[in-house]
Amino acid sequence: MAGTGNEQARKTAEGLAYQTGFGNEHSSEAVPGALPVGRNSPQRAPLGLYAEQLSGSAFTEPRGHNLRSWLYRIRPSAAHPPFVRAERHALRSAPFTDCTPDPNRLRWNPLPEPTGPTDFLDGLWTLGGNGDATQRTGMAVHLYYANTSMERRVFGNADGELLIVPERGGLLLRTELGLLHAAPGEVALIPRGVRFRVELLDAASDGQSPTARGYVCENYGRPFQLPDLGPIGANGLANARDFRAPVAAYEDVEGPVEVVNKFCGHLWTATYDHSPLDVVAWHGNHVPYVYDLRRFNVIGSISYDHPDPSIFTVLTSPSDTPGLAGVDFVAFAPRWLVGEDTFRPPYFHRNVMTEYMGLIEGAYDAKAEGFVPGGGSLHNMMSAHGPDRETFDRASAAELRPQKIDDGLAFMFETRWPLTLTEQARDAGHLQRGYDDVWQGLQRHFRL
Ligand SMILES: O=C(O)Cc1cc(O)ccc1O
Ligand SMILES: [Fe+2]
Repeated sequence: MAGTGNEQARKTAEGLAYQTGFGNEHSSEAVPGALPVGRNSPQRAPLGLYAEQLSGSAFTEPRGHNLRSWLYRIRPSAAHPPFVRAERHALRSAPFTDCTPDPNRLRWNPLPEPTGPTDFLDGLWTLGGNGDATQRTGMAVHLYYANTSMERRVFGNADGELLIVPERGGLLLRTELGLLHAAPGEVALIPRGVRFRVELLDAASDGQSPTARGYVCENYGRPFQLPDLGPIGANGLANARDFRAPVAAYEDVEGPVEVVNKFCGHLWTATYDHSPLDVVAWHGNHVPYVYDLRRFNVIGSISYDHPDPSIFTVLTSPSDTPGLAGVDFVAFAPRWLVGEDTFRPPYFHRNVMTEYMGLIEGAYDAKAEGFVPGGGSLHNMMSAHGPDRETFDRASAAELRPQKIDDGLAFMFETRWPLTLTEQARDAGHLQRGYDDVWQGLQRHFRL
């Protein structure tokens, strides 16, 4: 294999080079002179490369939403044999029609460990979702549990972008546009159509067992963007400069490579005679990125009351209705609580939006127990939830000194449509029975 820096990248994933900024027009070349100057599609691209545009938006969308990258590659993507249908294991896509939408509060323990060798793609297990992949609306919640790297295998998703939230084990993402490293506490986004391979960092490099698990939000709708800040001002929440895009890195690999393509909910496979991760230079704004949630600038109440969790929005996929997201990605990062005469944990509520929550580490301030790292909870549209009994009793009596919440990292995929489960999620052995009980025994305190 020839290439640029890939062997070194394997050894020092944390030391990868990146370009910074959200939504930028980035450019990168792995070989000097590979990127054409002054035009996208010269009569002959430099170094005998093929020029190819990858569009993430319609050509005519407003400039502020227009997404595309120009790739300069050893072979054009068009040079491939036919795709044939492939086994999709536990991966499912919208529309989700197997189960009746369920108004009950539901909670799961972590996925069981895979029994045999399982890579990221085979380890994807769909919990449920909404919308329709063929209509480019809605989202799906997947979890993954992998114990091997993808070998001579590449994945691309035509159905939407993938927001990967590692909970255990670092991932090395080898994408068409270069390499990203995503560890627990960071999130990675693979844009629609961008091909990539997931490698697990070996035990020697991160000191843990070479397993990886976490969550994926598949967004069929408008690509994630940073939320507007309104009166917050020009800075805050996830700052654009903290997003990291890769630099060009290519594989010059001849020989069979399996390319798996998710298209309208099904997996299709073709065996290429070369690696499609052969982009030597690129420029554009349809790019993968990583973001470290610990960089999130948490804004909150410094007077009274618990603010709505929209204040914790990292990324939002807008709909056609202003302020109404197809899906928001929300992080509950370490922060101070100082509210006076305030019930400080999340309040009791019923929400028209649907909330899927996961836990990356530690604990979450609304749940004393049962909500564990790698697990998840679903509070569907209008279902009543909030602090469990233990949390309510404790927080109602707590002395209201300034308090640092720094013992956990939770997140939420919040979506405008109810979420319908897959059969495997409804029938899972790791679905907790009796989740409702956490709200049992909330005493009546009413007195005249
Ligand atoms: O249900 C949850 O724990 C998520 C949540 C957190 C919060 O601070 C306020 C409302 C809300 O839905
Ligand atoms: Fe909630």
